[in-house]
Amino acid sequence: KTYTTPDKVYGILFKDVQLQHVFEDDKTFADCTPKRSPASIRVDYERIKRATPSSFSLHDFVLQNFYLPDSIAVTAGSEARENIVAHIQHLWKVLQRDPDSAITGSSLLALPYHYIVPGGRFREIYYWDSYFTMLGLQESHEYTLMEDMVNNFAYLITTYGHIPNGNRTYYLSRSQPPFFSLMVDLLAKQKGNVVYATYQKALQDEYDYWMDKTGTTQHVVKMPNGSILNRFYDADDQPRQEGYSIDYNLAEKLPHTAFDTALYRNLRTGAETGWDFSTRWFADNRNIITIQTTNLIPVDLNGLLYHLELTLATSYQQTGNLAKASRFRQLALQRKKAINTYCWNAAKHWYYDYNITERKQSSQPTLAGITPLFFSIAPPSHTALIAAVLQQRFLKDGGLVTTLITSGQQWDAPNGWAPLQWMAIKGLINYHQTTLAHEITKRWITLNVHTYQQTGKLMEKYNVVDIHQKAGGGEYPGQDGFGWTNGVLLKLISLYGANP
Ligand SMILES: OC[C@H]1O[C@H](O[C@H]2O[C@H](CO)[C@@H](O)[C@H](O)[C@H]2O)[C@H](O)[C@@H](O)[C@@H]1O
Repeated sequence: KTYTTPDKVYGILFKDVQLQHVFEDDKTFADCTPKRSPASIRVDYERIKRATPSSFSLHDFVLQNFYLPDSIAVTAGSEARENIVAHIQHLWKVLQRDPDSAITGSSLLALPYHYIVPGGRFREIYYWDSYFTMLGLQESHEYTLMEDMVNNFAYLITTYGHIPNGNRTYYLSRSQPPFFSLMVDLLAKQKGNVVYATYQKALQDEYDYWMDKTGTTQHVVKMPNGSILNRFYDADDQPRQEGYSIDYNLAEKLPHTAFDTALYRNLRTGAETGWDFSTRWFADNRNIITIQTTNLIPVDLNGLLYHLELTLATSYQQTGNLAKASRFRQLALQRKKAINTYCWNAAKHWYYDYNITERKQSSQPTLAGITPLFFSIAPPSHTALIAAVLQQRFLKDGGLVTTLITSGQQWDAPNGWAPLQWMAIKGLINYHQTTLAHEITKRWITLNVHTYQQTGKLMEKYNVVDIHQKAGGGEYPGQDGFGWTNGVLLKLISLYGANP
């Protein structure tokens, strides 16, 4: 399928709107829908601007020619604040989208089935968010909706060759943490093992995208010992359209001679990791200008691909292709070995990302280091050591902190995020570390419920260090809604109750 991004559709108008800050948030114009043909808007823009240079208002021109996107905000009234579970069940309806019809000039990629969006400025489906949202849909018995979401992702793979960051044309140059195989697992709990055959082609195509079967995605890295691991890599090296002025202005800070479009690619790739942004990706652990995402082998990404390999083995076993099943089991084993070779740090008792340029582990411990427990990659002998680091360094009053550095970026201290709490809690449960799993759950649920009772909102992220402060940082104000927070909370409440 062919597609055109907003910068191509609107040309100089797009650049002018973004760099003149017609809207506070660059994502607003990227999500606008034209009131008439994009070509005629472009022509008129050039003409009117030239004819009336002194009285021309770009702001008015945009309002005359575009419908602005909605922002989804819901504040529960005082009665609803008594029952957070009932409120989340209600929110599924607010966050649900019907199948789309394509609109000329809009950046939305039309999806054929219903789906849930995160909320706030995030008015489209997001790849990795959806897995955590589905954990809650399952608890709410919304099985058809779960299946619809999986079918949308299978459709995106068939149509575009991969699952983009979200269903926007400007998200097509990258993916996001590949949770599709975990979604299939979740669906199998409802529909039985037949789903491994149903989605076999989609799983294989997703794998081929990440393993660069077309020779264009550059996600694959040959490690010094010859083993294969993966990295994130956005295909484009221009400013992100949804953060155009931010990326452009960041690059402007560099002396002309030091600028390289690799900066833009690394920013975009940062968005592909889902951790946009975090000092995890910064060479100096502080400043975004040193971002080097493509140099890193992320431990969590490789855990996800290990899971995808095992899921493909299950799928081929199911359909009687025993040779392929055995091949994928072997690939998974090789990946597990490589993760333990390159990412485990025996002195620090933690899993780290690996820097391929420096040929050594990254210096910064992050909460991604817990994911080998979630994917059952760590040998049991590491468990107590990892749990001790988690408890001593990452456990805060409101749950687990993302990194140990307070940087002003949203995927750093003092913020905690629902997907990471879940992966840590489930990882600990996998390895029978139930006391710590319970303690994290207790702190996280208490913070979510307390914030909800105070504000009527479920937030995208939380300040887990100072539980009386709002989460901040990053390039947009804190959003509420919120898909993955709701999903993880319902799942945790189903395991531990609302007052654990
Ligand atoms: O507009 C800035 C960035 O926003 C998204 O990232 C954040 O929200 C997503 C939806 O909840 C979430 O998946 C991601 O982990 C968050 O950091 C978007 O995914 C980015 O591509 C975008 O540049």
